[in-house]
Amino acid sequence: MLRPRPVPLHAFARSRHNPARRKVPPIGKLALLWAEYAGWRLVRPPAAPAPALRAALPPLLAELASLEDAALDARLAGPRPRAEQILTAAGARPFAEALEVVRRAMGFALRDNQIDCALSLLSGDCVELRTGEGKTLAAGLAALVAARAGVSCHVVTVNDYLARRDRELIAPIAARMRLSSSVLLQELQDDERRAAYDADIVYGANKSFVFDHLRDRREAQSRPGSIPRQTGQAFAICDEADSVMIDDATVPMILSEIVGEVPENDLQLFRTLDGFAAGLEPGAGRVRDANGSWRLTLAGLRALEAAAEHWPHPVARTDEIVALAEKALAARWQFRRGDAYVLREGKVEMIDQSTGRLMPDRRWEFGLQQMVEMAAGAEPSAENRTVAQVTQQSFFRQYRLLSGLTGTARECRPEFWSIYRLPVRRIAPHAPLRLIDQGTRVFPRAAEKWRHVADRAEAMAATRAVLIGVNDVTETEALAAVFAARGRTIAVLDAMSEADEAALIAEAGRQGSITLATHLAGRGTDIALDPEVRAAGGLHVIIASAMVSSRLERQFYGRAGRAGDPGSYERAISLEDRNLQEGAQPLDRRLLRLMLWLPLAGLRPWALGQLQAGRDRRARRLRRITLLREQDLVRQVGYR
Ligand SMILES: Nc1ncnc2c1ncn2[C@@H]1O[C@H](COP(=O)(O)OP(=O)(O)OP(=O)(O)O)[C@@H](O)[C@H]1O
Repeated sequence: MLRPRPVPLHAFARSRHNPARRKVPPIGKLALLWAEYAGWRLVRPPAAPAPALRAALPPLLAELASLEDAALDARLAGPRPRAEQILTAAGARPFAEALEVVRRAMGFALRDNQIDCALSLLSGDCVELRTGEGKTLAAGLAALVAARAGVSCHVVTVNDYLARRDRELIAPIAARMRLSSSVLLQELQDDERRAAYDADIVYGANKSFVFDHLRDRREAQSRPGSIPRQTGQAFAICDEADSVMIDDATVPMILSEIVGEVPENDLQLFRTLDGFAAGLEPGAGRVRDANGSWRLTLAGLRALEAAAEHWPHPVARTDEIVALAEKALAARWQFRRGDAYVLREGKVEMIDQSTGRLMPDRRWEFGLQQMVEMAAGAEPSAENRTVAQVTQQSFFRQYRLLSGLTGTARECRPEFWSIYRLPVRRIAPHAPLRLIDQGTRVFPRAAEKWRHVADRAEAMAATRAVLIGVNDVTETEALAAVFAARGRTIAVLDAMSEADEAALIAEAGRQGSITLATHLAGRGTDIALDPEVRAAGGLHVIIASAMVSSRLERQFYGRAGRAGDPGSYERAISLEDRNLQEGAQPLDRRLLRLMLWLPLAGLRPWALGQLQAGRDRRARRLRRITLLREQDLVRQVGYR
């Protein structure tokens, strides 16, 4: 049974102004490659969206500003605009009313570039607006305007902390406009989730939306007639769009169910394979492929063949054994504790690779999960099987109208266009950037680098606040140990510190504070600075480990120099950094060694950029393959 949709989608979809009529792109290898090429070259039509609406705004805003609160409320209680009017001159009045409500709630008016941003979102664009320019309110404004016209809106972000924070900001404004808002948090029960989806504006992390969609699909198959959680997919605004729609799109989202205990035979086999994988030498028995996954070499395959002859238990087909052996390699050598998972109360808990947060109810596929547990020294858990799966790409392509916003979109232009038909529109910041790049230092050994980072952080924290960015929990632990040895307490923001995240961020702008964060935990955070920190030069960011892409770096140092504040950043990397060691091509490694000796310090960021660009290209290929594979599956078995 379908739940009634609170959205007059037919009206929206028929509108002449509705960009949702833009065709969803076809999926096929050539089509994707061609569209990626077109995406690189794509220059968004220079005209700003909805010129008639913009022109009508100033007198309307002046008139509304002079109204008493009660008179404004009376206007808000009046008839609602129709969906097809949103971007026309007739939409100017409701747009101006939303702006006025925001102004009265926040105590400041939204800037022109935020208005541009909201209009672009309503036009179905992907907006690039520099970090700290106030995208949260711009997205909120677009959602309010759409919801007032009866188009329910999903505001998607990367984690529960940001979803809750953004919803708290918008909730009173929405309430005054007689609109309901909700937030989907991981801990909500099914009934609460259904209620949340009934709201006009729903905030949530991308995983929440995708997994609810999978659960609905699963239930529609297993219990026909069950009531779905999601009411429909009308309009989505993806905040941190590159993280949600690109970085997270490398692997499909999989919903699995527990089937029962793992048979003893299988367990024995997993144990044997784990032992086998543990004994393989890198380079000899196993090598990394272009995607960074471990594969058996010819010598490794021979060793597997020879070993299998002596195994006491029945062995499955050769190709299955090879696939399982490579899973064992991944479990032993690829998924590391602190990076891919943590061990809590004897249980393996996965770390979400895109948000850096723990996912206690998520598991790897059968075999891999148990071998990771064995490699981590935990008890192997029960057997699970995949019941539904979807890629992020297919999920978001289902929205009638999709838009995105982020501080870092330009590198992803080809994919935003080829997969989602989202043109990237760059909107200029309102104030010049006052962020100073203090250069890049390269160290041969990690230990030297950590010492340098701790020295710099302590020196800078004397007058300012310092934020240090690393990649994963292993690195936060390594650096925290250096500070602990010096008797210095620092705040740590990573997968393990979710509970007190808001409190840690509130302290991070104080003079003398040093905050250490994984780049994922730091994403989207807005650190309020004490006046004396601002006067002394603002927040100082140290990127203390090579990050996989220049986008992640920009996001991270974007915590400083926000909205015209002063700030500075520097990089300290070591040749032992995991991101430089793993997944780097031989040529890249040579370039790295060269980097250390280069007399021109200015060339170091360039060399690092080359390395990151190579990784980006490989990741893009992987995402294309993921999507094409899913299409093949749909074609072959009609299942999605
Ligand atoms: N028009 C405005 N006038 C003054 N301050 C504003 C305005 N709009 C937003 N702000 C403030 O600017 C700060 C940064 O806003 P916000 O976190 O939304 O930035 P952002 O662009 O989303 O950053 P990021 O890309 O890092 O997520 C907030 O403290 C917010 O209250």
